[in-house]
Amino acid sequence: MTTGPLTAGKTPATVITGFLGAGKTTLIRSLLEQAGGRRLALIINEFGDVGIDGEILRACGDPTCTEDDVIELANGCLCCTVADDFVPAIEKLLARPQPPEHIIIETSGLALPKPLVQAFHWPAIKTRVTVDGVVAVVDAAAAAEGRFAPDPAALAAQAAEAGQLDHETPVEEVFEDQLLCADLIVVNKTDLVDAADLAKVEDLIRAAMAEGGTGREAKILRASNGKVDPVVLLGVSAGAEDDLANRPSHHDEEEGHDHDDFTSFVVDLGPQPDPAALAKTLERVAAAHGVLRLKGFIDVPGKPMRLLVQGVGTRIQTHFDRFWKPDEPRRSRLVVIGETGLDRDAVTAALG
Ligand SMILES: Nc1nc2c(ncn2[C@@H]2O[C@H](COP(=O)(O)OP(=O)(O)OP(=O)(O)O)[C@@H](O)[C@H]2O)c(=O)[nH]1
Repeated sequence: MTTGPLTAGKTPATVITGFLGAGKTTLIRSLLEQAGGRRLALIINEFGDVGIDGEILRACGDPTCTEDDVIELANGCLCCTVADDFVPAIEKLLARPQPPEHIIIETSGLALPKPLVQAFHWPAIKTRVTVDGVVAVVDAAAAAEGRFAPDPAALAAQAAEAGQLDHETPVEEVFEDQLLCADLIVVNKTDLVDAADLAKVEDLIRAAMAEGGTGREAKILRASNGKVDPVVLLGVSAGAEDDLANRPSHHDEEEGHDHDDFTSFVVDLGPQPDPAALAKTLERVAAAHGVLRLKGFIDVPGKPMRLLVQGVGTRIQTHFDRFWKPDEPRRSRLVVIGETGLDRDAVTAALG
């Protein structure tokens, strides 16, 4: 993998962004499987105070990925906790006897990547790490369903008129901020869409980037289950921290930002004897309440393994991911994420 003159000698870091459930963790897992002995370290940030992604990655059983290689920064937004959490985490990785050759940072699905890229100007890390590239993962199925923009044709028409889009939803804003900061866009879940929908999604991405005023062509890769060539993904050499002017954000005028648009909570469910019935209930509750994301582990009595539950919108997937450890409580807990106003009591009652 090459390094440009500005980035020579620095440890490359890749920021993986993308809306809730797009497939960031899945893509990272695929990268780990293809690491080929390259020492990768992961920093994982999640919205909500129970870390699930770190757990999923640790359960992958890949010998190149040890406990120490995964640092979880749960409960908060990486870009807002730079001094307290993020910079020390990077310093800790660099101080290891065998420092990583490449650092992968998974942002939460609701994070705005630009403030995180800005953080690479902090004196403690500026001379030692560079942002090799920002990768935005897009859920092709969700995008084709219109979750992130009303309609590509309408968006393109507004882009032609040049000017800010009015009346955007918080979801649309986050989605666009992530695209506008990206060097590479991975259109994931191509297995769930047909050719026409895939073309529609790529048009939507190009229109959003043009409207946002990046002045850059979107480099788009297609993937299913996050399978992309690691040489392409980790060899961008963008030096993104020195290219912030080309990465416009809806929040450029703000001093920091808040996350009042979204909310998250944890529901304790108790043992669940029937995974199929549970999946049906989750689908119904997600549809009824507009839940954006559900994830967690479930205790199925009589089963030695824990059930991983993943919900993205109303699409629910479950599988047994690993054996319960002898010293861990068999608990059934789900993290629920939605827009502010999501009725916590009603969702909890419906699931309880
Ligand atoms: N059909 C299909 N499912 C996928 C694909 N990639 C990921 N998934 C599923 O989508 C769900 C969410 O994937 P994750 O990798 O956890 O998504 P994420 O972006 O890390 O999620 P957050 O961290 O919560 O934002 C899981 O159930 C995955 O198995 C894909 O290409 N096709």
